[in-house]
Amino acid sequence: MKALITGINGFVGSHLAEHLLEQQIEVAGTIRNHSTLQHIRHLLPDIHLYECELRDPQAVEQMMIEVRPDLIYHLAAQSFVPVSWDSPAETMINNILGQIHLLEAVRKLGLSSKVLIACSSEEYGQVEEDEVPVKETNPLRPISPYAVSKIAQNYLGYQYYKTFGQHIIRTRTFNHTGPRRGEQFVTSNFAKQIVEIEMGLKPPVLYVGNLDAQRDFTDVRDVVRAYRMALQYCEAGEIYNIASGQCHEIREVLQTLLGYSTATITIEEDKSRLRPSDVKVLVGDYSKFHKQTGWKPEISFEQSLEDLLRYWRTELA
Ligand SMILES: C[C@H]1O[C@H](OP(=O)(O)OP(=O)(O)OC[C@H]2O[C@@H](n3cnc4c(=O)[nH]c(N)nc43)[C@H](O)[C@@H]2O)[C@@H](O)[C@@H](O)C1=O
Repeated sequence: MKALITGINGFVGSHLAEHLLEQQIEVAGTIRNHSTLQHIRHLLPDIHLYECELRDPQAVEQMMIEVRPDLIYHLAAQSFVPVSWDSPAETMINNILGQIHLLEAVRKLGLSSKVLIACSSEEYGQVEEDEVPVKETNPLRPISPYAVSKIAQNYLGYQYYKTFGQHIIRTRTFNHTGPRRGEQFVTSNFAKQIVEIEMGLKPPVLYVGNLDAQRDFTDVRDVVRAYRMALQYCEAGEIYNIASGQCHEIREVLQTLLGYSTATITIEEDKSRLRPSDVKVLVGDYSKFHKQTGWKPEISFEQSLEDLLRYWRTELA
């Protein structure tokens, strides 16, 4: 069994590669030109790496001719919501075109690969109070260009399933965190700032954005287990929420992380971290996925944040 992970060097990609290798699945992955290999350096002897720009249809087709994967985990994307306001067109082109080229290559080569499309809870956008925890059937009311790009990825997946019968499964993953989380995302950003303060690398002021937002966090190691199970057990053409079902204010993320540190820290709002519009509350109902696969999260919110702090303490040592 051979798997292809697009964006294998990313946060989720690196954890998924580790998990699939543990399951004795052969792993290939794409990276972009000049990508950092930091998260996958330890895996290099065991994986096949392809430098492939997903925006380039010929490059994608050539890579697919070489790999001919049984399983495709399409993770590569511009995934930071604020960047999607600074560069909406880039976000659309990157997230939508890459997927079109991938699915077109599957079609042209006549492959029967099972494909997982990593969609996002951001698609739900403006969720009403009486709609939580949200089910897959909830209306989509996107309030960021990133959310719109993920809705396009989602419906392209649906369309290729319907039109060409491709074995496509879409997962709507809620926020996830854990070791190696990119430093721009809230959990990792706060954790890194705390460690920098502990180490005397910056003054004892921790900058924050909107602490009122509420999110549902799953540990990345639970998420990659869910992705593996999705292609093993889920039905083509369907969409599934992957979530913990628990809601935390961002203020609570901050307090939990601070609770693991003895440093004295002042909190300050940094206006540049506030967004033109921010989803107020996202908490997911993952019962459809649980019913299909038996999956449930195993790593607690607290454990995940503690592991993330430990990661930064090691990285910055
Ligand atoms: C499911 C979804 O999950 C992620 O998107 P996100 O929810 O935007 O993640 P985040 O960690 O950037 O923000 C979470 C919340 O935290 C608030 N917040 C406060 N203070 C800071 C702060 O200082 N930095 C950041 N980044 N956020 C802050 C911020 O305003 C927002 O309300 C991506 O994986 C995305 O790819 C995805 O699909």
